[in-house]
Amino acid sequence: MSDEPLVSLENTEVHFEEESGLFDFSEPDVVRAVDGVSLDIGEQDVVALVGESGCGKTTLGKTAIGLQRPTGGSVTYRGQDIWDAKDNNGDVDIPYDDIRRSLQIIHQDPGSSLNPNRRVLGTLEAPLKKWQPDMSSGDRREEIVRMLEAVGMTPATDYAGRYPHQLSGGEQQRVALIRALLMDPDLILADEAISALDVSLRVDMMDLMLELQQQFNTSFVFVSHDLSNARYLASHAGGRIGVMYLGELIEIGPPEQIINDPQHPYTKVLRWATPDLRSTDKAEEPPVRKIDIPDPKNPPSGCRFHTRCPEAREACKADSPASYDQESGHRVRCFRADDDHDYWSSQPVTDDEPSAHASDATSD
Ligand SMILES: Nc1ncnc2c1ncn2[C@@H]1O[C@H](COP(=O)(O)OP(=O)(O)OP(=O)(O)O)[C@@H](O)[C@H]1O
Repeated sequence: MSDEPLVSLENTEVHFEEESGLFDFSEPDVVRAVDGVSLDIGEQDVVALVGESGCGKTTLGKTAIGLQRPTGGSVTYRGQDIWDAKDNNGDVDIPYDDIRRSLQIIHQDPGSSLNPNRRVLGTLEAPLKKWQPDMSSGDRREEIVRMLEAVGMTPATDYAGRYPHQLSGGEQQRVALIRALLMDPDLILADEAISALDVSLRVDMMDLMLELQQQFNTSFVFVSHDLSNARYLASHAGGRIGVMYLGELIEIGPPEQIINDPQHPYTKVLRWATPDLRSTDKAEEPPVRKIDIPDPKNPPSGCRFHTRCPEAREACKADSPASYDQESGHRVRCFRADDDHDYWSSQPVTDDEPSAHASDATSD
């Protein structure tokens, strides 16, 4: 078996230019949704991405599955640059259609991703007709019934005849999951796939996804607001938790290390903010100097967390930390991981002066 990752992001960035008004001739604002992210996703791998709203989790996930074109860096599938395949650029070893089929998504709100006028059978037949055109209609139906049974939707023939409005939210999400699995994908992006469900159904849905991940040997990227859900998914699958802050992947590693021994001060904030995980951290106030999240159009210079970080020193304002390797695939972007860094001899940041921002630092 090759050691080549299934999907590899190398220094990937996605910057969105915000539309300016018709008579607005000023430079458009740029949202740095993803900035300088490197990440390898392996076979049967599970990565749960967490972070505050707007930090770039969905954009990073969509970039990893080739739904979002990066504005910098690269994204490869089994060594093939996805966007070169799409543009037919150079020698293409894996056609774009094959890549698209292999990288699937399940959306947050299955209700809006299922056609309300199509019965479950029709919805599930479509991907099989497209990707396995030689399959007979009898075999197709058999496969669909088998999948409905696998996700606990029995009697399957009854469910196959229903419209989306005749299904609960959890059942709709299961249909969306089957639709993705019928493509025989290598990787599924589950974008907040459980947050629309009742709290009581979330663990069941997570268990089902974990079971199917094993059964179908599929890799998953889960996007979640909730660190305890991320922990559940990543620890049951032997995967990793990736923590994002203002477009950057600031820490990634095995769930128990991220939860019990977080190295990045921002990961400690997320843990503090997660009631289920608060037992290890009884502080009443969050471990930040400021609550406000900076504007992603004008992120702070240096380490993006320095404006809120209780550990920030002058060195953090100037340079963006590299990604430091810890044990067991644990990586962190914080100077505190480097015993020899100038950070240790620089002065703690005080809040008396306005903080520098990246755009200030880059403009003359
Ligand atoms: N198509 C787009 N055009 C312009 N800006 C965008 C676009 N998509 C996302 N953004 C911006 O990029 C940033 C990251 O968005 P993204 O949806 O990836 O974050 P997120 O962490 O998934 O957020 P949430 O948890 O709220 O879904 C946000 O500031 C968002 O407004």
